[in-house]
Amino acid sequence: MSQGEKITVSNGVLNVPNNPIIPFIEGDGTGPDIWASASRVLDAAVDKAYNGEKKVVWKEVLAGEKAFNETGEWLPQATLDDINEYFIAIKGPLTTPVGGGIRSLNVALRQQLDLFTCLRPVRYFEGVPSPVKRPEDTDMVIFRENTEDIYAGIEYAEGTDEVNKLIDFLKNVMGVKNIRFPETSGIGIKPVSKEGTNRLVRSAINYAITEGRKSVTLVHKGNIMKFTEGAFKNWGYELAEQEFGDKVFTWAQYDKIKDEQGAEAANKAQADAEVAGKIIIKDSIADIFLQQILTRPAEFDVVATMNLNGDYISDALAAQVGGIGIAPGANINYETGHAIFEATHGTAPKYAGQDKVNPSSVILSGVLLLEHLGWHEAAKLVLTSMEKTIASKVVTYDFARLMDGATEVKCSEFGSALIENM
Ligand SMILES: NC(=O)C1=CN([C@@H]2O[C@H](COP(=O)(O)OP(=O)(O)OC[C@H]3O[C@@H](n4cnc5c(N)ncnc54)[C@H](OP(=O)(O)O)[C@@H]3O)[C@@H](O)[C@H]2O)C=CC1
Ligand SMILES: O=C(O)CCC(=O)C(=O)O
Ligand SMILES: [Mg+2]
Repeated sequence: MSQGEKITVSNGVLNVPNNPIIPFIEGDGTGPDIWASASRVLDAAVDKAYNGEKKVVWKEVLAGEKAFNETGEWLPQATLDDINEYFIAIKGPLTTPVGGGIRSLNVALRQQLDLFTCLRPVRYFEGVPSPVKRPEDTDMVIFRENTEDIYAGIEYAEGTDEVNKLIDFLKNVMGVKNIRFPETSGIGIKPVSKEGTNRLVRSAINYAITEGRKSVTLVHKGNIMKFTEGAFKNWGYELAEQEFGDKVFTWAQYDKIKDEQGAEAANKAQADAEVAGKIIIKDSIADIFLQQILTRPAEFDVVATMNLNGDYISDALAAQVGGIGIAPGANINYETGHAIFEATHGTAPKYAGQDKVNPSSVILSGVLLLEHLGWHEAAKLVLTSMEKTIASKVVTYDFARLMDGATEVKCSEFGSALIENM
């Protein structure tokens, strides 16, 4: 048992042994505290759910500061090879310096393993303190494109030969006239492709159908960035209609009916589609979207968007249901079966080594992992215990500071409370 066996994939389906080897990256900053607490909780849930018949065999792989200190490399090839080989991994947060230094290892992992979806479900747990009046109305699942966009890291620093060449090309070959202050500009490039959009939107619609969701909203700033974000919207609608046919009803179809037959006919077509259980594919421009998820969250369900928008939207939505301490996620390639589960938050460096922060985001990322393995009984045990523990007001500092009568516990103690309440 302690040796473990490999997860395999055949015809896109995971074959999970009772003792799967799953690589983990501990993470920087608060990562070690969180992982220690989270792994204990996940192990206890699996043990209890299956009476010891199933067990995850965790295999540490290195990335970030620990990797650099031990190997001289920030992201060793062996780590990528292991995750490739074992298919499923989980990680703590990794530090990325601002304005210089190494590029994001988190982004590198997503790009190098081609984990094209960043899946971030956002739901409310009863009793969690929230800044909004009806936090239970927020129940969305973000599908964030994970490999493209301005986030891909193609950018050139002010004053370098590269940026000078690029500015010269833009001005003198492409006829660009509107670079203000060209001598002192840094330049970033924003690639958004049809293939990248299609595989992300396809995954989002498949998810909506499988999970019985009502709508998929394509979020973009396509009025301003027409050929990247605007194209994302157009490709998304095209794919929905071409690949999903009568399982969906799109706002592009609504507009066509409206133009040809008037608004009443278009409204009726959408209402009929809703009654028939079709997934409504709609879109929203990113700025108004950020207002409406706060004022009318119940109108949104699955959200498909590009990399940077998805990053901002994830943290904004997390705030509505209690903050970044309870915001799980997964980076998934739905075609190859590879996935790395990780929290939405970062390393929270000011709390490093204090055994203080909320481990719930990584624990709930672990719940997503258990569900992904098909180990639903263990996943349910963790969820039920978390609901019970929060309802009893035993919480970490982030919730305690916003709750009356809470018992503030450490990161490790919260893990112990979850295990006791299973
Ligand atoms: N996927 C990844 O690995 C990610 C890595 N990062 C990296 O992390 C580093 C720090 O980023 P930063 O922007 O400060 O964002 P962080 O998410 O690390 O922290 C910001 C604040 O969020 C709160 N917070 C974060 N995690 C928790 C938790 N587990 N429990 C409770 N509260 C929490 C704390 O708020 P408060 O101060 O109010 O208590 C904290 O000060 C950067 O290098 C960044 O690049 C960032 C995001 C994702
Ligand atoms: O890679 C990083 O350091 C930040 C990434 C991030 O904020 C995210 O993916 O949500
Ligand atoms: Mg982020």
